[in-house]
Amino acid sequence: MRTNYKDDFPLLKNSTAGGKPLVYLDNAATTQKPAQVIEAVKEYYEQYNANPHRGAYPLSEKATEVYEAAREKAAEFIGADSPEEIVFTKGTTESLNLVASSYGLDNIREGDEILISIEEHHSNLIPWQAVAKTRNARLRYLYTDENGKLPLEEISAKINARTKIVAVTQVSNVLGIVNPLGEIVRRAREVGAVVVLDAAQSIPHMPVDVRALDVDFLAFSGHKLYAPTGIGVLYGKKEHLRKMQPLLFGGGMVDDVSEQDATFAEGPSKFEGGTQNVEGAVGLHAAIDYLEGIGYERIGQIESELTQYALTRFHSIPHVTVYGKESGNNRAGIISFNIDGAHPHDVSTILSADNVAIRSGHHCAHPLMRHMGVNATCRVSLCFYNTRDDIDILIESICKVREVLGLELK
Ligand SMILES: Cc1ncc(COP(=O)(O)O)c(CN[C@@H](CS)C(=O)O)c1O
Repeated sequence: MRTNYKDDFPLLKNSTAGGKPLVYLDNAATTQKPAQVIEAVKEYYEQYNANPHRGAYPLSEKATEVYEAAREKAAEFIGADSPEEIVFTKGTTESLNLVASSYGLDNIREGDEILISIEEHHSNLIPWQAVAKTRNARLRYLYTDENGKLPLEEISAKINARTKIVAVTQVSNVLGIVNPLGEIVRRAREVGAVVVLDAAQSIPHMPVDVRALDVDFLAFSGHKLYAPTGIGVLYGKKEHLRKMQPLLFGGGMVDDVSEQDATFAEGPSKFEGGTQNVEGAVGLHAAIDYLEGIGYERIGQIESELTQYALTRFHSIPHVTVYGKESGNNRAGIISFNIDGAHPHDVSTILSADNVAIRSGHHCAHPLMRHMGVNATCRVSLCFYNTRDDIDILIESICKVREVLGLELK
């Protein structure tokens, strides 16, 4: 059985610095792209680039065909009832802003409650702050416990008759822990609340089935899923999308336009004003094909084993704090840590001298940092193309940090 996928990724094959191979461990920020995706985009521009839905000539019809084929593929990938439930956006941020600005503003009234978690990325937090302020509604939080988990009692306590929207991440981009979505949805359904799921950090690592999850909306980004930047998906149940107002007005999203009014197209194109990112959609289609070729079972096996190996290695290093106590099989390969006496930015700079790429900072999760009692963390985020050698090089480099900073080692 294949254990090393780096050869599928040109950048990983060719990138060295000072004779050292790249150890890329910032996959939660963005993933590298397999040759299959790069070739698909290249072929699009070489053979059938045109503006989709606008030309009555073969090239435009082909561009339309591949754009809509990508929509069908995305629908199938997440188990949507139909491609009509798939809106292409720039990414998770745009998807979540669309839900908040359209569905949120239309359905939240004074005194209603919007419930999010303290783990939310700013793109699933600030839009809800804006809706709550505009509608004089209450924004409430589910707080993680000392282990970085959302306690079930916190979920049942915070979801009540006034809760109209529950918007949560399936996996935190800081802690990597998989949230108890089943319990959240069950409780939300009891009070008739709508569930918005941020799947940016879950869908690269685990199968997502919107019908099985029974969420009303789901958002993810192509670039975290081995596809190009600039393409993302908002899944929405048809009954919601049908009633929602578009955010961007322009070409391709209208039915009729008079001097003083406009009526809008049916289906997802209502939300896709302007010329769309066809190359991104083509790249997303190719990325999904690539992932399905490997299969989530194999991806999960590799990543769970590697995460557990990394956690074991981390726990052997003195002066290192790892945040989140879940083991490898209930967390995506995201590990946030700090080294006593070392600022995360210094740590990532020192690691980069060994050509090890990790992220340091607040990870667009200021409230979570405060809740954790830290200003910032270092973050390792691995995926199936990483290897044990990558982890060994990472740990060896981390073990040098305190010495480089002149801190005592014992
Ligand atoms: C849980 C979660 N939700 C939304 C987003 C936004 O995705 P965009 O593709 O940037 O729109 C992200 C992106 N997190 C990156 C960039 S801050 C990280 O390094 O963690 C995320 O992790």
